[in-house]
Amino acid sequence: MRKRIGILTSGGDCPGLNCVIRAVVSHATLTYDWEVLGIPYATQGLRERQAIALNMHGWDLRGIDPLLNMGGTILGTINKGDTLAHIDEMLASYEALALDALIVIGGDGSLGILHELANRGNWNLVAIPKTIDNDVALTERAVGFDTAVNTIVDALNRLTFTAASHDRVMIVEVMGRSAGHLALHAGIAGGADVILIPELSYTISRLCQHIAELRDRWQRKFAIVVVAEGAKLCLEDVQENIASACAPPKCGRGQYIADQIAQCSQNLIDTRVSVLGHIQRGGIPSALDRLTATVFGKTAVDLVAQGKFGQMVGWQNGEAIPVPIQDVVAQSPLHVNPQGSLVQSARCLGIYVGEKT
Ligand SMILES: Nc1ncnc2c1ncn2[C@@H]1O[C@H](COP(=O)(O)OP(=O)(O)O)[C@@H](O)[C@H]1O
Ligand SMILES: O=P(O)(O)OC[C@H]1O[C@](O)(COP(=O)(O)O)[C@@H](O)[C@@H]1O
Ligand SMILES: [Mg+2]
Repeated sequence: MRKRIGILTSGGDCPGLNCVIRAVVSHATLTYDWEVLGIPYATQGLRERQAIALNMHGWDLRGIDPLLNMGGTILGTINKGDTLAHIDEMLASYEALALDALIVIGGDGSLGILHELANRGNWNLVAIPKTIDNDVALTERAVGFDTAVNTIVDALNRLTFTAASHDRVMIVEVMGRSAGHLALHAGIAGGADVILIPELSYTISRLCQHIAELRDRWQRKFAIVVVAEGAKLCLEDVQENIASACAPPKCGRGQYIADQIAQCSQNLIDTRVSVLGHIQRGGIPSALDRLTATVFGKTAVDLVAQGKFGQMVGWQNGEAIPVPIQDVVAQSPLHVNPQGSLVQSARCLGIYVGEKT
C-alpha cells in the first residue's frame, strides 16, 4: 500500500526550513511515490488534527520553486504551549491521520517534546536539526545557523565603518540565551574586538580595560563588541550590579554593556547599541544551509524507507548519518567549548572573549 508520511516544523523558525520540506516532498514523491501531509503549527496542528497535502508541483510559479530560497516555514511553527496537557489529543491525531511515519524539523527543545510524544504513542519518528543557535548535539550542522551567522557578519561589516567614522564603540546584541555559537562564529568572522557569550563570564573591568587598550596602545578609536543575549557577568560583578537600574535581565545585555563602558570612561567614550533581534531569523537561506537542508531532507526520507526510526539526521565528518534522538536530547543544548579552537583563535587575535576557565 502507498505510504503516507507527515512533516512538521517546530520551535523558532529559521532560513532553510522550506528547503527541507522541498527535499522531503520531492524525494518521497519521485523516488517512493508516497503521500506527504504537512502538519501546520507543529504540535498545535497535530492536536487540532490538521493536515495539508503537499505535492511537488503545488507551489510552482511558472516553473519557479520558491521553497528553495524562501525564509520561514510554509507550515508555520510554534515555540510555546503546554504540550503535555494535550498529549492524548496529539497521540490520537497520529493514529487518525493514519501516518506511517512523521518527519519533524526542530531544535533541541522541539526534539525533546516530540521524542517524548513519540515514545508514548509508539510513533515512527525521524528528526532533522534546525536552529540558529546551533546547540543541537551530535551534529556539526543544523539548518539555519549558517545564514544567521552571515546575517550578523553583514551587520558587523556595516557597523564597523560607521563606528570608525565616529570613533564609537558599537555594541551588537545577538541571539543565544544559553549557547554562544552564533556570537562566537559571527564575531570572529566579522572582526569583533570583544565577544561575550554565556559559556565564558566576563568582568566589567577587563572589558573596559580592553577597550581602553585598543585606544591607548593601538590607536584604535572605535571598537565592535558582540554580545549574546545570555552573556554572563562574573559572580563578583553580579553582586555589585544587583541594584543597578540597568542590569540584566532588567534591560538587555547590549544596553547594560554600553552603560558600563560609558561609566568607566567618564562618558568620554561614545557608545551605540544595535539589537539585531529577529532579523537573524529571517532572510534567504545561504548556499550551505540549502545544501544541508537538501541532504537532511533526502536522508530523513531514506531512513523512513529503511524503517530506521527514533533517529535524527546528523552531520558528522562530511556525511549525513543517523544518530539516536534520545542521545541528542540527552546531550543538548550543546555549548561552546571554552578550550576549543574558536575560543583559542579569538584570544590569539587579541579578542576579549571573557575570562579563562
Ligand atoms: N511544539 C512545541 N510546543 C510547545 N513548545 C515548543 C514546541 N517546540 C518548541 N517549543 C518551545 O520552544 C523552545 C525552542 O524550541 P527549539 O525546538 O529548541 O527551537 P530552536 O530551533 O529555535 O532552538 C523549546 O525549548 C520549547 O520550550
Ligand atoms: O521567537 P522568540 O519566541 O522571540 O524566541 C527567541 C529565541 O529563539 C531563538 O532564535 C531560537 O532558540 P530557542 O531554542 O530558544 O527557541 C533564540 O536564539 C532566541 O532567544
Ligand atoms: Mg533551541
